[in-house]
Amino acid sequence: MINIIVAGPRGKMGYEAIKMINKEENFRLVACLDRKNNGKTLKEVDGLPDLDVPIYENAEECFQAVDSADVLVELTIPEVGYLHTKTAIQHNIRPVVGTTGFNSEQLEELDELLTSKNIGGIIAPNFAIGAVLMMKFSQMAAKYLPDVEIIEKHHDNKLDAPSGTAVKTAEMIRETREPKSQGHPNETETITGARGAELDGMRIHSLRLPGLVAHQEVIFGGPGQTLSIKHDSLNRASFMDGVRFSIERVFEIDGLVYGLEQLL
Ligand SMILES: NC(=O)C1=CN([C@@H]2O[C@H](COP(=O)(O)OP(=O)(O)OC[C@H]3O[C@@H](n4cnc5c(N)ncnc54)[C@H](O)[C@@H]3O)[C@@H](O)[C@H]2O)C=CC1
Ligand SMILES: O=C(O)C1=N[C@H](C(=O)O)C[C@H](O)C1
Repeated sequence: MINIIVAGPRGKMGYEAIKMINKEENFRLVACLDRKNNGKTLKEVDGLPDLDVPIYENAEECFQAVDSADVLVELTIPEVGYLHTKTAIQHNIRPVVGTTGFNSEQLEELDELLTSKNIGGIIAPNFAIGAVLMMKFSQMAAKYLPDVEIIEKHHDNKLDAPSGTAVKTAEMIRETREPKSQGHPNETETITGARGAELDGMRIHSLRLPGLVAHQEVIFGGPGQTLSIKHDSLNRASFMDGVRFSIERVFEIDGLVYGLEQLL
């Protein structure tokens, strides 16, 4: 039995994760970390599943009180998610993190902390298998077609831009692509930002619109041709196989795994 704490139970992902955990025979939800509702149980909060699971607002207090916890599933916002993750590791609780927007210093610090505690942790910029394949295929294509731009499209409640998936895609592409700057050497922006964000010469464009869920297209260009590699998450259920897989696999690794492509 794996005892799990979910951070962000009232969020779109947190809610979906609780439903998934509740259906699995070998998973047990033992607590939730929320921004409010301290001292209540899930069933006492409108809109949450009818479960007798305690809610805490303070991570330290939660991890001390619920000493049976094995895994933290972190699905909140960047700053809070980082603190939750760090505190969990300090309590020997393995983190499975979907929250995006951590910077490279934070990732390094979490890796060191995990290693010092001899436990594993997973940070997955995208839990959807199709998205992981889209990133992997893009990494392969970039070896042959180094001119590439990334367009990511998300719902308009998203806090971080570019998306964690777009950043990870560019980082993976960087490993196979010959460094080059793209576009005309004398190009100028008549409106700042017109050419998008830049990572190692690649451009990333972020769209935010109501109605969208999570979508990304990686477009490569070569003489007389383009190649598009595209993934769409149509709902949050698309991420749950990856969350389930990560909860099980996190016991088999040491230190930080950043990206599910390393485990598949
Ligand atoms: N890795 C992946 O595959 C995916 C990652 N995400 C990421 O997961 C995170 C959550 O996404 P959504 O559920 O769509 O967002 P959401 O906005 O629906 O939920 C975020 C939740 O965090 C909660 N929260 C804020 N501060 C908190 C605190 N101090 N303590 C506890 N909870 C707190 C909010 O109350 C809210 O319920 C985002 O960072 C998003 O980028 C989202 C979808 C897939
Ligand atoms: O906020 C979201 O919704 C998503 N966030 C992740 C990201 O930043 O890449 C994963 C997915 O795209 C959905």
